[in-house]
Amino acid sequence: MNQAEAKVRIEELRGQLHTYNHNYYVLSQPSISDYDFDMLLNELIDLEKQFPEFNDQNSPTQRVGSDINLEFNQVEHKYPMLSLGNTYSEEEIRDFETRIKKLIDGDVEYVCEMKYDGTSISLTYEKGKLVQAVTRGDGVKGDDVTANVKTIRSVPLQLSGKGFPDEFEIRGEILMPFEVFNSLNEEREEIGEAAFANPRNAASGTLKMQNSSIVAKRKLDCYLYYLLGKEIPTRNHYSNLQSAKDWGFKVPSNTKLCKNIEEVIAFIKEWDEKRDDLPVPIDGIVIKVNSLDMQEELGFTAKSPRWAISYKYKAERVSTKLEKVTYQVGRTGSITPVANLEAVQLAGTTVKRASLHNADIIQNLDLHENDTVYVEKGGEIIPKIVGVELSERSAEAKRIEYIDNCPECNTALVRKEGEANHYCPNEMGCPPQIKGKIEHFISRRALDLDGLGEETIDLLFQKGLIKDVSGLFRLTKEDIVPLDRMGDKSAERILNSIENSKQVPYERVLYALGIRYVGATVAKKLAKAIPSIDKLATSTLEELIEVDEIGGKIAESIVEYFSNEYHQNLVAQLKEFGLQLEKKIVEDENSSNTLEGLSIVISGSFNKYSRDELKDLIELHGGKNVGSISKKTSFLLGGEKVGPSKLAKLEKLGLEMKSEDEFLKMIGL
Ligand SMILES: NC(=O)c1ccc[n+]([C@@H]2O[C@H](COP(=O)([O-])OP(=O)(O)OC[C@H]3O[C@@H](n4cnc5c(N)ncnc54)[C@H](O)[C@@H]3O)[C@@H](O)[C@H]2O)c1
Ligand SMILES: [Zn+2]
Repeated sequence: MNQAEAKVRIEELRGQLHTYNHNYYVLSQPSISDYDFDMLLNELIDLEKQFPEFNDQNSPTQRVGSDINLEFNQVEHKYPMLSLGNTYSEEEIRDFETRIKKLIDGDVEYVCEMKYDGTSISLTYEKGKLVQAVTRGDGVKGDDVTANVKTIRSVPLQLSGKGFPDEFEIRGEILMPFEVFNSLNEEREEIGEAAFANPRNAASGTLKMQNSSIVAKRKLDCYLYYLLGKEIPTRNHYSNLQSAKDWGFKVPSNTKLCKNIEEVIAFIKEWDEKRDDLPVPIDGIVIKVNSLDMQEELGFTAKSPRWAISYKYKAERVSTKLEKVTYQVGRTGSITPVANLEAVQLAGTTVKRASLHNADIIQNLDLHENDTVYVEKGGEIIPKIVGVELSERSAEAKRIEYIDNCPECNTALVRKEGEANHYCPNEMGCPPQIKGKIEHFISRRALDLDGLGEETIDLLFQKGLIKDVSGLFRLTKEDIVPLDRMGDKSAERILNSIENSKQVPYERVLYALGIRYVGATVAKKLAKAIPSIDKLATSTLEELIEVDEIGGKIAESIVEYFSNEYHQNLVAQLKEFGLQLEKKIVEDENSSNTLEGLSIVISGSFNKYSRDELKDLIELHGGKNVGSISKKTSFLLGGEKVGPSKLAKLEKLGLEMKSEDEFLKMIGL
């Protein structure tokens, strides 16, 4: 490659890598695989080495990928937060040791740790209290996400034990355990939201949410792995970690102190076997020099410390043949493409199918008929296709074209702008949608009907006995008894439980309706804020957005649902059958109507009550808690660290802020 060609390629790579970084760190939506990203980055590193005349401080080789999000306040790091050098082989680990030995005399101890695959965080403690939590950001400054981090149970707000310095920082990784990830994605798919690609993206996406109470529900975890400060207990990384454990931090117990590089290599091998059993994702091992004095001597490059390196495990991957792509229709009409594969063994299970999620994924993979594909499986339930072996593609192979029509009812599919998934809009006539809605309606968290399973629903539907959920309430014993494997007893049980379902509280009925984006949690919020279906059906978009935790997307979906005549009819029928379509207000002795007519926004962190408790207090006294400041807001209930954008908006609208104490006085507490 000559100089001119190199210049073109370097610029091209830098541009691509910038975009990939943005998608990965800021949007939490990676657009290529990590492996392909690392290969492009390595190509750029090599070219910059060969052609140093094109060096640029802003090159992705010189800077950590930034996750800064301007919705948060940016805080400068006291000590920079850098990335880690990557290695993929034993040889590179030995090179790491050789580089160290050039600068350091004598024996070097190493600490081996899991390389947790989440998003990094720096926590500052003063006098034993958590005062700030900041993301890595661009390495120099990061986002202040203290309010969100405070919702993570494994992060101590107040330290225990003895001997912690007055002021110090501790760094670690925020993670989403596999179990939480799998059930979160199940729930998202159920209500028609796009699934997260992997636990890492789910963790980073969650940490950057504006609403801490949603963060709290996501059950993130936090493992700590580095202590910094002027007065930390010792000059050894390993023993500092042990102290941190005594103060109440979640410090992984599988961290190992190694006397030499042979022990390091043995540790790496040992964990290659055991890593599948961990509850959280890891993608390798981090090796750190134990002595802090040596760490200081070794120092940093622009992007990573010289005293640490990561060894990345190759994800377990196998190749197999793509047989065909089929398309599933969910109960909300959302289409999920599925790759049907020639059966292959992977991580102890037989894999025959892999989710392709949506049209973009198929396009990015540039999938062709009969392709040989690479499949990987982490702790996620569904294996994924990570690449295609181009050398095995025949010249005639046709590209996989996404379908234009519903595979079940042939209606033309639609895809809304900005959404990943295609939809079949034929809600009332598309069989899997109809059956899916009925199944959802009777599911455990909805009406919880006993004795009715998928197969019975299928039979009832095929025989034309039910066309939608209202049909359930018209069923008679004579309808059910003749069905396969049904008798008098089971028919009675079904009818009984249908009768009982008329007592199921409003919030669960609302969830049962299966309005897109209205999951169980949202339904609860809605029922609390707007306590009857008649009111909900006539609420405007603006009124809905005022409700805490209800964003534009959910509000739009609700308005759309009730503007449909078919749904209006359905709701009217359910009312006639006697279902609970209003919330029964529970009287409370301590309640009052002091705050009646007031819309109150809560922001910042508080001393006496948690945010959730304050919300309950507002409601208990007749007020309304709303999510964002508008003309209609009565006042802002502000704690410590109210965001500057909130304050500016408050001032612009000429609104008042009340402190926690002032608020409590208002309601006589
Ligand atoms: N697919 C994409 O589009 C895309 C885009 C950008 C980056 N990436 C991937 O991300 C990598 C770069 O990300 P990165 O800069 O965060 O580096 P990294 O993830 O390779 O390593 C650094 C990070 O490791 C984490 N870590 C986990 N356990 C640790 C421990 N015990 N001690 C210290 N740190 C620990 C820290 O958060 C630290 O910031 C790339 O190599 C690539 O694989 C992918
Ligand atoms: Zn259809």
